[in-house]
Amino acid sequence: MTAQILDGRATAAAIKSELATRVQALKGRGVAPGLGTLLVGDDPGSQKYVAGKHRDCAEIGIASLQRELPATATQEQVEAVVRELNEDSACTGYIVQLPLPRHIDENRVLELIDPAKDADGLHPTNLGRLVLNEPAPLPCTPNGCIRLLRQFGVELNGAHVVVVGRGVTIGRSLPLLLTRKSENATVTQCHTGTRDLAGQLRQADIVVAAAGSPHLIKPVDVRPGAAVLDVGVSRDERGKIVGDVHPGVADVAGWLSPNPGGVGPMTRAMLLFNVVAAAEAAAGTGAAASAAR
Ligand SMILES: Nc1nc2c(c(=O)[nH]1)N[C@@H](CN(C=O)c1ccc(C(=O)N[C@@H](CCC(=O)O)C(=O)O)cc1)CN2
Repeated sequence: MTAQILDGRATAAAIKSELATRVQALKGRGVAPGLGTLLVGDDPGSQKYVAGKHRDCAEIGIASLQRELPATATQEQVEAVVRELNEDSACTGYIVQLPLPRHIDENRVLELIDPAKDADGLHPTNLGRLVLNEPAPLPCTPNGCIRLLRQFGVELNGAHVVVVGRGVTIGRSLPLLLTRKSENATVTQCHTGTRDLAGQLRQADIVVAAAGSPHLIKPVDVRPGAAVLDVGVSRDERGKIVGDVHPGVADVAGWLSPNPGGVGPMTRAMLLFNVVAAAEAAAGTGAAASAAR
């Protein structure tokens, strides 16, 4: 069997084209959406992701505000930029690129973001709204995973999804999205404390690998015909991406997201989606709030 490729680049391009139309409509009403980013430090991966986010904005007509601080920045300096973005009316939504340097208290920074400008859906208020089934911006990578599966007709209703990983940007919130009535999946969350990971994986209709552990998921772990999303990113000595999924899984799985080219571009598209939806909601376009769910 050769898995069908879940093409995140093509899917993201279609979403961006639809968002470009919505941005033009907003501008016609005098509303100019603007995405802010705060990057602390010089991690090459993070630099690349942030640059990609600004390229996307330019492509669909969203203004960009780029803020950068050195890796030696203090907690106070980081918080000062967050407060500045909260106040800046040209910035309608923003993100703090993660991870932050180890000496920075990441949670304190996330909690300082104005929930109305939280383009990542990672502020505790917005994560709480997600738990309560209230409208909220959805975390970008989990939402991107679901949009990608839906685009290729992978059935979520009643599916058993095994999520590997418990990080803040994916693992912790993806089960919340998957178990909503609209998705209706059953989720098992695995992590480094899971006793029999292979046994869990073999039960899955859908595997989401977000552990950041190179080639953790082997062909023998995957039930033939299952869908596999490779979300984890590690880098080899030359800086090339190595995913969580062994290449041999393509011969067993029914669907497979490539890495790069799968969930990464979807993460960026979902960020743009959140920025446009927030601008629409602020402009009083009711459809945006429900579309964000
Ligand atoms: N504040 C946030 N920080 C981080 C998030 C997040 O959602 N919010 N997620 C990840 C990184 N990330 C987004 O910021 C991200 C990851 C990957 C891509 C992407 O387009 N990847 C390309 C490959 C790019 C390359 O060659 O390196 C792909 O997969 O094709 C975009 C964004 C952690 N931090």
